[in-house]
Amino acid sequence: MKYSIYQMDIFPGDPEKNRQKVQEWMEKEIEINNPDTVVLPEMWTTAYTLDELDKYADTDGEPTKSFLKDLAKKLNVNIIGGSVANKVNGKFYNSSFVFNRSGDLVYEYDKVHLVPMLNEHKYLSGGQRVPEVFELEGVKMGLIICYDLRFPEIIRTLALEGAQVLHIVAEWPDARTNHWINLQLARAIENQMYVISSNRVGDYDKVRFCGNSMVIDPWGDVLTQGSEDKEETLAIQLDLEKVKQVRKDVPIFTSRVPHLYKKEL
Ligand SMILES: O=C(O)CCC(=O)C(=O)O
Repeated sequence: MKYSIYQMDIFPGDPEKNRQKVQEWMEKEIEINNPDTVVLPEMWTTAYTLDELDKYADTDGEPTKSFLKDLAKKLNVNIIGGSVANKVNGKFYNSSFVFNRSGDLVYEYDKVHLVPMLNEHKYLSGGQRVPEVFELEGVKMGLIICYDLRFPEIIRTLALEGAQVLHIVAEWPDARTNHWINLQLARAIENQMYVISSNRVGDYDKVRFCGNSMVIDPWGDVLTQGSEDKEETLAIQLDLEKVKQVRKDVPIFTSRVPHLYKKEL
């Protein structure tokens, strides 16, 4: 499966301009690298304009859902749609949508873990369902949003349910770049899965975001990595046989002794 990952800068509070930018990037990317799947970052329509979400957020996933669905069909590409601010029944969520190349919505997820350091609790509601496995092109995969990366239990659950690829969509600040990089490596190694991330670059409201979007293989080798401050595209082809091989060489999933593990940690 061929991927193109967009490490983008985001116009704050200008969803129309960001949609135009994403559409132009995708059209160009199809011509240049012809990916099967593209990946966008977190909150890519608005950036972290949390105190103005009433003006800029989607309502019930629109217009983002229609926008991504049309692009997926028109360009014949699977879209891991980053995430967007989304108003549902009067509450704001940080929501992610995945479309396959036929334009079907195959997965949606609301970020479960809200970030105290960004005051997210003041503005957003946390999703009430942990991430679940979905499929694209017959491959089982998962998706988490930014701070979720710090909660290994939800990612382990995805791996136990058969996920071979984990996508992380993010706006991770550069104050904690070492956590961003090392936690991704840890998740890839401990779950023996591909980790694919799209993190924004640029800054907003005195916070600088750290880029370093990554593709890490199930052995923990970094296949490609973005810079810390430039917009760019990571284009890569995955070899899914590698997941099987690593799980055979170091068979952690058969070495587990779950009956000894506490259920509630
Ligand atoms: O966990 C962190 O350090 C950053 C998390 C974050 O920025 C986010 O979830 O948007």
